[in-house]
Amino acid sequence: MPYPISISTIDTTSLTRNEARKLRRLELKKYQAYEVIVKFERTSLDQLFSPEPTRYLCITNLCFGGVGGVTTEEISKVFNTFDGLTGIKLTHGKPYSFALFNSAASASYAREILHNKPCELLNDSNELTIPGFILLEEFVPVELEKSILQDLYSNTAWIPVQDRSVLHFGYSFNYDSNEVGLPSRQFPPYVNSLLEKLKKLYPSISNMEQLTVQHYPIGTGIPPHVDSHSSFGSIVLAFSLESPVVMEFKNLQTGIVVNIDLPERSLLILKDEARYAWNHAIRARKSDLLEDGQVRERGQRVSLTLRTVNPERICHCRWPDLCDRNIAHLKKDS
Ligand SMILES: O=C(O)CCC(=O)C(=O)O
Ligand SMILES: [Fe+2]
Repeated sequence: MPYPISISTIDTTSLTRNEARKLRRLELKKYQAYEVIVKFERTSLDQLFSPEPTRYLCITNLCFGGVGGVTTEEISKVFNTFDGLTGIKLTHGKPYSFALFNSAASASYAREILHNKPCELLNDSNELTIPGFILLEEFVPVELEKSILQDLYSNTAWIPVQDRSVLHFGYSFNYDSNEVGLPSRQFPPYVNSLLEKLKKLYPSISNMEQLTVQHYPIGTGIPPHVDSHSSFGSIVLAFSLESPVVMEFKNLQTGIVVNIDLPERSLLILKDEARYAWNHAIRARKSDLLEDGQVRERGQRVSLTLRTVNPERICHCRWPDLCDRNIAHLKKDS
């Protein structure tokens, strides 16, 4: 497949090592973006891109809607600074978008300024962090993961919830009333050993009281929600097993969306703002778009979510405007 530039043929002799490294990285990203577009559109690059300037610019490597991706507002902020912009067209489920101009000349001007260069206005977006979000990778050893999955798959108490299945340990949970029930089955011993390992890293972490195990067949997810404030305590833990998945977080006050890849065998800790002021979701789809523009097929996934239970079923969080103690309908929906 002919690519406009071959990485190995770039002349870097007049550049410093750092400059050459940056240039090679840029070319690699461009190469990957071309590959992704060709894969999606199932035709060659010369069929896709006009050799003459047109009114349309294709925007790639922004990973819109993907991990580390930018938002519509951020794309608009960059292109609104150019005369002649008539719109931004986002594609659904494809890792590229388009900027539309009123003339080929204004599109060419924007291309000249932006093409092949890092964009100052977007630089921060990749470093966006969520206060209270902690991801511990490789937390569950490979062999332990295998035996946990074996144990869970042989359990006969799975119950269907929407298009996934769940198992409860410790306190039960009623999905209709969104309320915690009575203590039922004890935690499996491997969960206690994982929690002991966590306690060594975070000694102040409370003893978890409720465990929900969920099995997600390929293509399924969990709708956006905040784990019930009134029912559960200030820390939520989630282990990911068998497959990675991209989880979407949305700030309930600003609307900012951040996609984060949860690797297989990782432990996610949500506290403070990440726990209370952002919702989280796993979109029901068969693949995830990653930060490097690659599309990763999903596999079936098992998660273990652990929480403490609020003794008086009343939340005392620092987000009264977002809390179900003040907003009655959240009691049911969250
Ligand atoms: O599957 C996961 O990792 C998270 C599940 C979740 O958000 C929940 O049970 O509240
Ligand atoms: Fe949740």
